[in-house]
Amino acid sequence: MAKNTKNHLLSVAQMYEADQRTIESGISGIRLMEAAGSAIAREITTRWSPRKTVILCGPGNNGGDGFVVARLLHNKGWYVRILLLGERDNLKGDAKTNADRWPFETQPFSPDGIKDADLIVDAVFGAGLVRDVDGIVALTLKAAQQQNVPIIAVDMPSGVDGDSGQILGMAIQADITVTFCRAKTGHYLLPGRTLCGDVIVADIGIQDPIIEQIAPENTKNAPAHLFPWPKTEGHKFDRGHGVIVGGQQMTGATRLAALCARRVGAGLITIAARGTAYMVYRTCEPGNLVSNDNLNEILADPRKNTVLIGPGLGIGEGRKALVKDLLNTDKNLILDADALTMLAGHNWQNRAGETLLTPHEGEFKRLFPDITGSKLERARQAAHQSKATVLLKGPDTVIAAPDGRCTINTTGTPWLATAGSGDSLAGICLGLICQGLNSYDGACLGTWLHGKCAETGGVGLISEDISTLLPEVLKTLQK
Ligand SMILES: NC(=O)C1=CN([C@@H]2O[C@H](COP(=O)(O)OP(=O)(O)OC[C@H]3O[C@@H](n4cnc5c(N)ncnc54)[C@H](OP(=O)(O)O)[C@@H]3O)[C@@H](O)[C@H]2O)[C@@H](O)CC1
Ligand SMILES: [K+]
Repeated sequence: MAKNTKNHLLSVAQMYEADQRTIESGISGIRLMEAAGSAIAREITTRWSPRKTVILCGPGNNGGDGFVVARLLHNKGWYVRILLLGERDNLKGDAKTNADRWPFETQPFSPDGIKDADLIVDAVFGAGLVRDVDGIVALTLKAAQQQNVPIIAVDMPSGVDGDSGQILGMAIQADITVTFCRAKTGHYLLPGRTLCGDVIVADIGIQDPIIEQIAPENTKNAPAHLFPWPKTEGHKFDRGHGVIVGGQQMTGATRLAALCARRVGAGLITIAARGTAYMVYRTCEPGNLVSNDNLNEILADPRKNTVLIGPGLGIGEGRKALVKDLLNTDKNLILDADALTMLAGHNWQNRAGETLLTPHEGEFKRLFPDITGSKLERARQAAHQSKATVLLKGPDTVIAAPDGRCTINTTGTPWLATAGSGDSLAGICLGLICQGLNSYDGACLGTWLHGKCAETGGVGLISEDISTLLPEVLKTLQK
């Protein structure tokens, strides 16, 4: 049966491979370019009425797409001018063919060339961006930006690296970006995600089996089908028993995590509490189980399959030893916040249970100081090194599995940058993993749900809202 590959994200190299395999299968490059240009022209004409349009064409096939757009808009009666980077005579292949089909003059890149534009098409660089944007290109792109008119980027906003989403030199801010076949990782990693505006993925005739053969390791997540719906014949012990090592001072973190774990369906949540915090937990949410037994005794029950440690935990030698002891158990583990900080320099080994690490950037740097690269690559390397699933938090959260798979999460709002938000996310993951999801699926679904709660809550969201919003979000997943 054909796999659904729609949520796969391609690297730039994989996109070239898909193009190449398609051309070898008998669909010519010129046909692909015509389909690409047609898709862009269609997106423009469905949004805007005819207006003075300037198309910035680069020296490669991205520019070739620009020539197709120019011809198609001109045929519909639009006033179109082309600014071309480099000499027209130097164009090659499909770009040259389409330049030859444009019967009018082109003008060189210059800021003045933008002046009367009411709409701008950025067809300067796409997949072939290889070095910093500077000189006359940077000046012309800046002028385009200052013109304050809609900007439509072809494939990528020029200056954005298609793999990492990073800016090379400078980049243009687009209103919409039309890309082809599948989105690339750079469309969803910051700052690329912001610079793209709305991302539209157009079908240009590359068949799904080609994407299946390439087997991309990256996805944007749409994991709703993974949700572990309670079974009619089930009872609470079928729905997992999670344990949270309760913080002694910052008890709120544990309580938020417990609420979220229960909201996503965990059958039971036990808070392991010590000292005066024990009474705090006892007198709060009545649905939590609270125990001040020794943690080993609590975990002796094999039904308690998943442990979250870190939220509100604090730092200290005793606590560090506790975290290390837990790593030696066969329980599924979610390590967050202070638990991660105390594992700096840890010698990671394979474990019997699932392991999920949920660092933000600061914790990540402490844990993996030698790992560099794009956010995606850093998360992937960390997962490989730690043999754990790594959920690298941020507005473009990346989840990486030790086997090389990665997901870029696309849900959420800036309101999630608030105290307790990470504790809630850890709790959601705990609730899902204790119900039997593996750590990668639990982390992908958990992050997605967490973001959806923020989108549903809208402005003014605080972390206490997240657990209350979960039922509304879960309802949207029901068939
Ligand atoms: N393949 C297909 O079938 C299809 C491909 N399609 C389209 O093709 C696009 C990829 O085309 P591409 O490979 O020609 O790369 P592209 O983005 O045009 O740039 C290469 C040129 O830019 C130059 N250059 C780079 N960086 C620079 C800088 N900073 N400053 C200055 N110059 C710089 C670079 O120069 P060079 O390094 O060679 O000196 C080279 O001349 C893809 O994004 C999509 O839009 C669609 O039509 C669908 C079918
Ligand atoms: K572009």
